[in-house]
Amino acid sequence: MKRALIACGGTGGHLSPGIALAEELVSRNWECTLLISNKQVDSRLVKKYEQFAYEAVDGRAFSLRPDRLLLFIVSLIKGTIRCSRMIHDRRPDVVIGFGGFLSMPAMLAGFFAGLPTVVHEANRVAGRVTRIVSWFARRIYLPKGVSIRTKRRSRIRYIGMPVRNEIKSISKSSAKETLGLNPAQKVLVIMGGSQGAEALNKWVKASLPSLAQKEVQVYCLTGGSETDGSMTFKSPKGEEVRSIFRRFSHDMATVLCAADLVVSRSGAGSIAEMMRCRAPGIMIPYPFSADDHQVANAKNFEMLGCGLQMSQDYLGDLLEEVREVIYNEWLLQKFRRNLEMADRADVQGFMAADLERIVSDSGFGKVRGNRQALQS
Ligand SMILES: CC(=O)N[C@H]1[C@@H](OP(=O)(O)OP(=O)(O)OC[C@H]2O[C@@H](n3ccc(=O)[nH]c3=O)[C@H](O)[C@@H]2O)O[C@H](CO)[C@@H](O)[C@@H]1O
Repeated sequence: MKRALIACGGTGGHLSPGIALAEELVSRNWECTLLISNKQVDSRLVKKYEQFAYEAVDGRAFSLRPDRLLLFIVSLIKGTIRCSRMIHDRRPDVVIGFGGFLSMPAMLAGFFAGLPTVVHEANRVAGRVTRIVSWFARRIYLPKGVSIRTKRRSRIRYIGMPVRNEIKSISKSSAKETLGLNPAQKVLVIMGGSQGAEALNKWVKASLPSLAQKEVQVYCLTGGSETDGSMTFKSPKGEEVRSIFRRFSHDMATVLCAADLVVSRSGAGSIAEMMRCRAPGIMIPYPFSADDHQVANAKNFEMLGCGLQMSQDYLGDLLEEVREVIYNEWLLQKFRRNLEMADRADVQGFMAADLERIVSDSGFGKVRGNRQALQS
């Protein structure tokens, strides 16, 4: 039996593809340990996936502020020591990093132990971890069209984002009913990635009466610690129009399939799942994402014809945009067709087959293998 250590915690955008890959590897008789953080977002998401082994590690994001840089270095050293012990105890055949602050110590520990290490980049701009570990990683998975400065181009494979098995397209009307919404009315889903988006939550709360006027129901994933709740408005025709607020959903397929339109942050995980569920969207990039990667993600989504993008600076125009798009059946149909074409099926199947090859190729002597990999 082969074993994998998958470093994927810190945000839903890293954890979800890690879970998707673990699902595939386990179906191929691998044993997987997922390295996660102690953050609430990780514990929420893994609740449903008790079949995997988890190890929680503390970590800190990189920062150039001297006090934070020092804390980062200390936590990197501690994390690498912890991961080295884990590797000694669990004896994985490969270490996989999905970016974020937990990948670095795991990949370093894997490298020092002479194991093959691979890194997956989800975003349209390669993150810091991907750029750094690319000098020793045996494989670098990048989205098509994304480049990285490395002399070892032969190690790059262009693939999309692994999506969890449970994220599947289901009928819109039954999805609406499951959420407690009226299947005869439009549904606007608002979400801000795994931790919510305050700006989008505020926008939708202020827009509820205007949306209800047009008989648009709202399902908002608020993230954070707000309480769940719902509200009912009356439309000019006297119809009841519901708005539901939830902190977190454990059934994203139903939420996305119920949506006639989504207003969302442009995290790579949300985008991949919207493609899988054929949910068109207006993407509002998080304005402070590293290297503006959410802007690049949103631009690509729009370029593929899957929806639109809008800067958070123009939230004042969003209501008008939503009202126009959500009743434009021709446009929505076009978006849905493009979402279907953009959906990269079975990314985890490709990755798992590639990992099996990497592991069997490196079986001749792990430390020697890493030395050769560095020299090539
Ligand atoms: C603020 C920030 O920098 N966010 C980054 C983070 O995404 P972040 O975690 O914010 O968001 P993503 O959109 O990538 O993924 C969200 C994931 O959480 C799940 N989910 C979300 C809400 C919910 O109620 N239930 C639930 O299960 C979704 O199904 C999805 O799998 O990592 C992504 C992948 O590197 C990046 O593209 C994002 O830019």
